[in-house]
Amino acid sequence: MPRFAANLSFLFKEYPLLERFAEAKACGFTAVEVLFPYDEPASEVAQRMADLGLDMVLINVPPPNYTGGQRGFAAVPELEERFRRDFKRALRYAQFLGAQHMHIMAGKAKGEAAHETYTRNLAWAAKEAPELSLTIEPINGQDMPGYFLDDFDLAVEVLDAVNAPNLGLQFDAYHAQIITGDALAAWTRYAPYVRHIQIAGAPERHEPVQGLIDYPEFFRRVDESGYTGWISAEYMPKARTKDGLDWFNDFRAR
Ligand SMILES: O=C(O)C(=O)[C@H](O)CO
Ligand SMILES: [Mg+2]
Repeated sequence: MPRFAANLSFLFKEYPLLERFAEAKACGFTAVEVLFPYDEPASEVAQRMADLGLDMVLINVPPPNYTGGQRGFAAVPELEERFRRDFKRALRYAQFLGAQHMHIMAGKAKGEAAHETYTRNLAWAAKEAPELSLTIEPINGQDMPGYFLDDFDLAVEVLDAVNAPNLGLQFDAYHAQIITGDALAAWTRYAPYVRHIQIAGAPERHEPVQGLIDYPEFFRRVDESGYTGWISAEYMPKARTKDGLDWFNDFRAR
């Protein structure tokens, strides 16, 4: 049976971030992820989560966020100092919030130098945070033009090259569908590398009940694979978040 978490950077956006924790809990979620929690004092976020008994599944590197700015620096040549500084700050947040995973964003870059920089930075990060699970996530080039990690084979090549026990794949089924044309086949192929899953309908990125991905079958295959991690709902609700949670309530009722 899948375990679902709420991505509070996408869901419950009808409320300010700090109020989204209680809304998620009231709807039945016991775990959340926040891509960029850095605008709020970590102590405030930690307190809310403790009060509500919520687990933090994941945060992203880098802080503070990418509103109008960069999508990370891990693959950007000559910004290694910046990457390391951001990583250390994000790590302090992750430790304070008890985050299970930290997603390292690659940034906009291409070519051999970017590839080498990315591999080197990831190897450094994996050593810097041996207790934490680190992820990389292929993101489709339509949503993020120029983003370095826009392909699953590339991700796997990099993971094999770094070969660190605490670094793995973040499988976003929505991106997998857009990148490969078949999210289920991509799951079958890349599952051994996966340590975190995100979901949304494709191609519109709304609730995971419509569109091109057969989610009941996807969840069946994920269960069958023995995956026991979280599956985070990272979609743009069509209307109020609460009104689009039938997919989640159906699962809870089983
Ligand atoms: O965009 C996504 O799918 C993500 O999960 C990232 O964290 C970046 O926004
Ligand atoms: Mg994602």
